[in-house]
Amino acid sequence: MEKIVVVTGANSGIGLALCDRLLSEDGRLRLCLACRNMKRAEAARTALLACHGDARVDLLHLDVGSARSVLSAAEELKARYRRMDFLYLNAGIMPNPTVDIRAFFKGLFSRNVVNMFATAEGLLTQQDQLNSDGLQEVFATNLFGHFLLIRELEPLLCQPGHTSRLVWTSSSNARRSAFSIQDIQHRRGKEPYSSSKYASDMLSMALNKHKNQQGLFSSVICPGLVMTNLTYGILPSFFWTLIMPIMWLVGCSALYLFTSNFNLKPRLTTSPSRHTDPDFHQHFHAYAVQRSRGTGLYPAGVFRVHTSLRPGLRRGVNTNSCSGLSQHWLFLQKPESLDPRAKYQSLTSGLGTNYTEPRRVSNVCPRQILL
Ligand SMILES: NC(=O)C1=CN([C@@H]2O[C@H](COP(=O)(O)OP(=O)(O)OC[C@H]3O[C@@H](n4cnc5c(N)ncnc54)[C@H](OP(=O)(O)O)[C@@H]3O)[C@@H](O)[C@H]2O)C=CC1
Ligand SMILES: CC(C)CCC[C@@H](C)[C@H]1CC[C@H]2C3=C(CC[C@]12C)[C@@]1(C)CCC(=O)C[C@@H]1CC3
Repeated sequence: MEKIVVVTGANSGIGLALCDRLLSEDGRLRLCLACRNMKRAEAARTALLACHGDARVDLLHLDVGSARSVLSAAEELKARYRRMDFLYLNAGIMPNPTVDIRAFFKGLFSRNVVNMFATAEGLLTQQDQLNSDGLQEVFATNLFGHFLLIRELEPLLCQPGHTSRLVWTSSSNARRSAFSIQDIQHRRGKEPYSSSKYASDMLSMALNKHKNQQGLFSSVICPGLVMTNLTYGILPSFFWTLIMPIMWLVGCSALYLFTSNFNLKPRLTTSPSRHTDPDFHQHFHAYAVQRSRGTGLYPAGVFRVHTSLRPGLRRGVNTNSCSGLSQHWLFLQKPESLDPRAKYQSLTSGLGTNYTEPRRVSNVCPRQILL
């Protein structure tokens, strides 16, 4: 039976890489790219079809940051499909990020250095704003929109005798201390991204508690640090190139030998693109770097860069880092074998092997959320 898979935020970065990986895995897949920008979605579809000629790739307009758009997208999905096997809740934003340079240098010489690089704790703040629904944009996009979508899609996701899966793209930046039940949308704080990712971890657990018996299973993944439009929004690409040696040093530090929660998989583009369409370039170069060579997904003139810095002593060319996506790993697992309270992390071993490992979600979850 063909699997029906929907990916939100599929037109770039991790979402697009996931789509490519899933199509390589299962040729009979019916994949739906749910994106807010149809021009970019169309370009992503064209790129995917150039690699997977006979794939079935549908497009759907979905702005997860708008309740209205979510409701109409859910109606459209219910009209198109009779069930849904996988729903990847991947779309996410980190608006106006600021790096605290002083905290960075202070952290660099502290015992917390590995944790700082792995989780960005104390380093990053964002400036949020209200969206047209009157909600904080970060929570609306990273959490509420996806939750509304799940609720609206229950007829497709909770079918008797069939299991369906939800997979949230969370983050190592998710932190309980950034979340407050008194300020659910993080209106008053400066770390809405961290807070929203923690809330999605909690929501996933709550969904497992309430929906497993109806055949719906939810998992949370953490992709590590991946060079995408989101990370290029934090620092420009040349800056990333500059700080790579620091990251490499941290990765090689002795601490890494004793802590296994450090995972940096930066991929960066160093060469300029000769492609003429800036939109195309912006949304494809981050993905193109992850492809091995000369496939149809390379826009002409975009040079692949393949610097893969791994903690654990190896610096080398990583031709298809996406094979380490934990979203893809989860696709291959039976839901009953998964831990409903775990966060599945993409990790790279000292020898350069990509693997996925479950970790307990940060701290114990607040009872209020799970009830
Ligand atoms: N890169 C990293 O190191 C990490 C990323 N993540 C998470 O991974 C996910 C993917 O991000 P990443 O690939 O890095 O970054 P990208 O910016 O490349 O991808 C984000 C995707 O989400 C889409 N999106 C944003 N807002 C909306 C919206 N309102 N409605 C629909 N789609 C939307 C974007 O579409 P558009 O092109 O229109 O903006 C884009 O396709 C995010 O949830 C992010 O938080 C987690 C940990 C680390
Ligand atoms: C010289 C300095 C300005 C260098 C600062 C380095 C930081 C920019 C990065 C160190 C750890 C990174 C990190 C992320 C962003 C960039 C760092 C803060 C994420 C928050 C990106 C998105 C995620 O979901 C998790 C990442 C954790 C690590």
